[in-house]
Amino acid sequence: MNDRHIGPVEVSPPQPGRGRGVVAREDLQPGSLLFVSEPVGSVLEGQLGQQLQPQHLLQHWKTSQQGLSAEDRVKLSLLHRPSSSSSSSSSSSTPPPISFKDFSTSKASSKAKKASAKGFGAAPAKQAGNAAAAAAAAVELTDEQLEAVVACNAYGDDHTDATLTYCRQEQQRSVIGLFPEFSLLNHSCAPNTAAPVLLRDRLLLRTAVVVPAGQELTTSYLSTAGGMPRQQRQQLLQQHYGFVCGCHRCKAEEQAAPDITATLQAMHAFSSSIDAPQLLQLMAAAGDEASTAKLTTLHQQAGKLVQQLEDQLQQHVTEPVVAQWLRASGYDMLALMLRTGEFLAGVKDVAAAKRLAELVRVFAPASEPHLLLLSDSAVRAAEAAAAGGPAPTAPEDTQELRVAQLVRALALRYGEPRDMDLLTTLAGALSASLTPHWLGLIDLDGAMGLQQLMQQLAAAGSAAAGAAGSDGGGSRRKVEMDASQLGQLQ
Ligand SMILES: C[S@@+](CC[C@H](N)C(=O)[O-])C[C@H]1O[C@@H](n2cnc3c(N)ncnc32)[C@H](O)[C@@H]1O
Repeated sequence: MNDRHIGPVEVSPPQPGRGRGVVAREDLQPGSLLFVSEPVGSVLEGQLGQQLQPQHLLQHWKTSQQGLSAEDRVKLSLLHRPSSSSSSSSSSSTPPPISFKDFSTSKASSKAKKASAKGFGAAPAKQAGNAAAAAAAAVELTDEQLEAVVACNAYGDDHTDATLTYCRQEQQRSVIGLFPEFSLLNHSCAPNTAAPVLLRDRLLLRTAVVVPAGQELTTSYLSTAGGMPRQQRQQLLQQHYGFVCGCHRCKAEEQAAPDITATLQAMHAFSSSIDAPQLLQLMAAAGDEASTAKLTTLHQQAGKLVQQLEDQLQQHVTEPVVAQWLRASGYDMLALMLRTGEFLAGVKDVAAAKRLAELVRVFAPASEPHLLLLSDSAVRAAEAAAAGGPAPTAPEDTQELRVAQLVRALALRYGEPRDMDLLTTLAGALSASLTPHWLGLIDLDGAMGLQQLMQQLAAAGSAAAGAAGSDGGGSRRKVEMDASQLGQLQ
């Protein structure tokens, strides 16, 4: 597989209070590959579901055989920002300007050598005798600085991509690593890049929407917490990354009518009072009256708050995109309402998964939950049609469009496929590799629906792929390198 690759992006000059960021060098269509990033040192893998922390990665680097090379240390030093280091530093919080070229191994290596030639810095005792380490000492971070860099920049996931691991016939694992290009992206609660994908130990990032030249590319640091209200998101970002988010979703939420804020807070308090395992336990015990009564109460109360939010949105919010951002901040409650409703009624709500998918798309576009929910929605619709259910009334609820949306999200995540066979393989792997997800609310068990979905995907052919490319505007874009990488999955 190709090593490091830098696409049509560059590092922006540092701004006070925000530091550096990544910007588009040209107009970008959805699904454009921004870069393939190589990890500093190596990535650490753990058991599926394990919550690997930055300190585990540091420990791994210290104890693993290859450790950190001189070049790795140069790269890490470039990510160091004065404000995140020791309190003794009185320098401004604005980090120095850098470019992606600085992270190429040859550039880092020559920087390490130059530093060595100038005789800067003695090698730390623990690395004495190693010329490269001596060279790196010129840019050596203190332990405290190194910890700050890793805490702020490491990227981890408690499960590797289900579809890719399934296609590769590997076991899903947890993983943590530090990918320098990715770590230069600033945060937004409504990011314009797709959730990153780890393929072996490379991280791939793509755009999720049209991004004009010069616009900053953003990712979400919040994972599932992106579906929480602004107050909770701000607390987490402040606590873990030390900044106050001023993204467009946060601004819109800050300016929202007080009753909307109050409803979102009430929704958050209510949905946090029951977690996914507790909900599943209640459902498992549904035969008993107390559990059914509890589920009914949960459903009714959730329904009331969801309706209250809808009424308030209708009253105060005119822009559909703003309404969607605000709904996304009550994601957990909507999921709770839909799931309990389906369970109590004993029927699947065909539109429910799609509504959830549209909200996940706000804060984690082309993430696995997003794909799973889109897939779930298409499977449910196929099942309903097979059972002779009513035809969809709204044009956006046709199965053709559901499939097109799934194809689009697959293309954002895995790259535009060259042929439908590959797409069908990916979609099949997605469905076949389903395990209960962190949302705890996704359940794809309709084998018949799944089969139909596969057939539809294959039949949709270029029509569906065309719809995938045009959703979000603009023409389709070929990324040959992506296609060849994906080809290796087969
Ligand atoms: C992973 S780094 C991103 C790159 C960083 N800006 C730099 O110059 O190295 C995370 C840090 O960037 C800054 N940052 C990220 N997103 C931000 C945002 N939306 N607003 C302000 N600062 C942000 C914060 O200081 C945060 O701790």
